Amino acid sequence: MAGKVDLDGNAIKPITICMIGAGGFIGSHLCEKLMHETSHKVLAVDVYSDKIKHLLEPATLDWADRIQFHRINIKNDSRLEGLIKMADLTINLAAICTPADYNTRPLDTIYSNFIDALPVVKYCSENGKRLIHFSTCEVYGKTIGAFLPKDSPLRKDPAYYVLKEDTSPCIFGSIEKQRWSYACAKQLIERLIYAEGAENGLEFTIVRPFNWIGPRMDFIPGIDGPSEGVPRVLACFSNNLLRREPLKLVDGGESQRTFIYIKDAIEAVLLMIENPARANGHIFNVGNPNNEVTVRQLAEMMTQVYSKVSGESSIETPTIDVSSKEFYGEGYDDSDKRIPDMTIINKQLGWNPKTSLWDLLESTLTYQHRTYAEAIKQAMSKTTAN
Ligand SMILES: NC(=O)c1ccc[n+]([C@@H]2O[C@H](COP(=O)([O-])OP(=O)(O)OC[C@H]3O[C@@H](n4cnc5c(N)ncnc54)[C@H](O)[C@@H]3O)[C@@H](O)[C@H]2O)c1
Ligand SMILES: O=c1ccn([C@@H]2O[C@H](COP(=O)(O)OP(=O)(O)O[C@H]3OC[C@@H](O)[C@H](O)[C@H]3O)[C@@H](O)[C@H]2O)c(=O)[nH]1
Repeated sequence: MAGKVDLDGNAIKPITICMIGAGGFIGSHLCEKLMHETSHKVLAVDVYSDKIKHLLEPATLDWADRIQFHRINIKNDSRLEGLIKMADLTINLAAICTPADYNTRPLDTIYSNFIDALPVVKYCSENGKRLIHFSTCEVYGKTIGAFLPKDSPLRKDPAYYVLKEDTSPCIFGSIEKQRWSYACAKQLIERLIYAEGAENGLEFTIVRPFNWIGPRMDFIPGIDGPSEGVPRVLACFSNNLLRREPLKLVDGGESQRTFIYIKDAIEAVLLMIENPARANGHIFNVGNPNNEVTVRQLAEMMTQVYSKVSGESSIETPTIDVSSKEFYGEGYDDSDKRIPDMTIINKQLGWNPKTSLWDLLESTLTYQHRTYAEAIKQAMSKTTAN
C-alpha cells in the first residue's frame, strides 16, 4: 500500500476509523476493502459480527492488528465516546433500515435513525473528529413528477424526477403514512449534522445510498438472521427463487428503482475516506442512474438470471401480485422513482459506477445459490417430513 496518493497527488497517511454498524451489509464490504486494499485501521462497532467474522479470525491474517471488533450497542454504552476519540474518522452506518419496520416499528425506527445517531454527531463535533454519516436516498421521498397527471408530458422531463442533492425537495406522505418515519428521521439528522458543520465547524460528509445491493445483504428468512421478518427486495426475491415460490409484486411492482453493485459503491466511499478536502461539507448521492427498472422488471430479470446460475428452470407462475397492506401492513407508502443526479460526486471525486444490473445480479445470485441452496433444501425437506 506504500506510495498510494490521493486525487490531488498527496501521499495517503494510514488513519484509524471508528466504523459503527461495521457488522452489517455495507460495513462488511467496507471493512473488507479497507483490510484488503489499504493500511488503515478499523475499530469495528456493532452488536453482530457474523458478516465480518472472516476478517476477524484467525488472528494470523495479514491485517490482524488493523481490525478490532467491539460488541457495543450504541444506544447505551459509555465506551462509544472513547472509541470516537481514539479514531481520526468516524463512519456511522448503524440504523434500522428495512421498510417492513418503518410502519410497524415506527418508534424504534425514529430512535435508531435520529436519537441514537445524536451522541455520535455530538462526540465528533466536541472532539474535532471527522464524520461520514450514512443517510439515504429516501430523504427525497416522492418525485415532483409523481404529482403530475398520469398523461402529462412533463413526467418525461428529467427536471421532474432526477434527484439532486442541492435542489430537489424532500416530499413525504402524511403522518399516518408511517413509512416516512425513517426518511424523516434521516432528514433531521442530516440537518443537524449540516448545522453542526455551519455553527461549530464539524467536518462531515453525508452519503445518500441509492439501493446498493450484493452478497451478504440482509438475511434469508428461516436460514439466517431472524426467522420472522421481511428483508429488502433483493433478499425477498432471492428467498422466493431459492424456495421455488412466486416472487411477490407489491401493488403491481410499478415502482422504479436504480440498483448499484455494492463493490462499485464501496469505491466511492473509499474515495471519500481518502480525500477529505474534496469530501468534507458535501452530501453525495451514490447510485447507478443507468440501472433503472420497475420492481416487476427486476423480478423478471432475477428469475432469468437465477435460472442461468442454478441450472433450474423457472416455475410456471414466476410472480404474483400482493397489496402493500397485505405485505407490509397499514401505513405503507412508496417512493415512485429514484434516479440519482451524479454531478456533485463526479466533480468532487471523479467517481462513476461501472457494473450493469445483469452483471451485478449474476454475481450476487451466484453467491446466494452457493451460500443458501443446500440449507434451504434441508430446511424444506425437514418441514415436509414433519
Ligand atoms: N443498503 C442500502 O442500499 C442503503 C440504502 C440507503 C441507506 N442505507 C443506509 O446505510 C446504512 C447501512 O445500511 P446496510 O444496508 O448496511 O444495513 P444493515 O442493517 O445491514 O447494517 C446496519 C448495521 O448497524 C447495526 N446496528 C444497528 N443499530 C445498532 C446499535 N444500536 N448499536 C450497534 N450497532 C447497530 C446493525 O446490527 C447492522 O449490522 C444505514 O444507515 C442505512 O440507512 C443503506
Ligand atoms: O418482496 C418484495 C419486496 C419489496 N418489494 C418492492 O420493491 C421495492 C424496493 O423495496 P426495498 O425493500 O428494497 O426497499 P426500498 O427501495 O423501498 O427502500 C430502501 O431504500 C433505501 C434504504 O434507505 C433502505 O435500505 C430502504 O428504505 C419497493 O417498491 C417494495 O414495495 C416487492 O414488490 N416485493
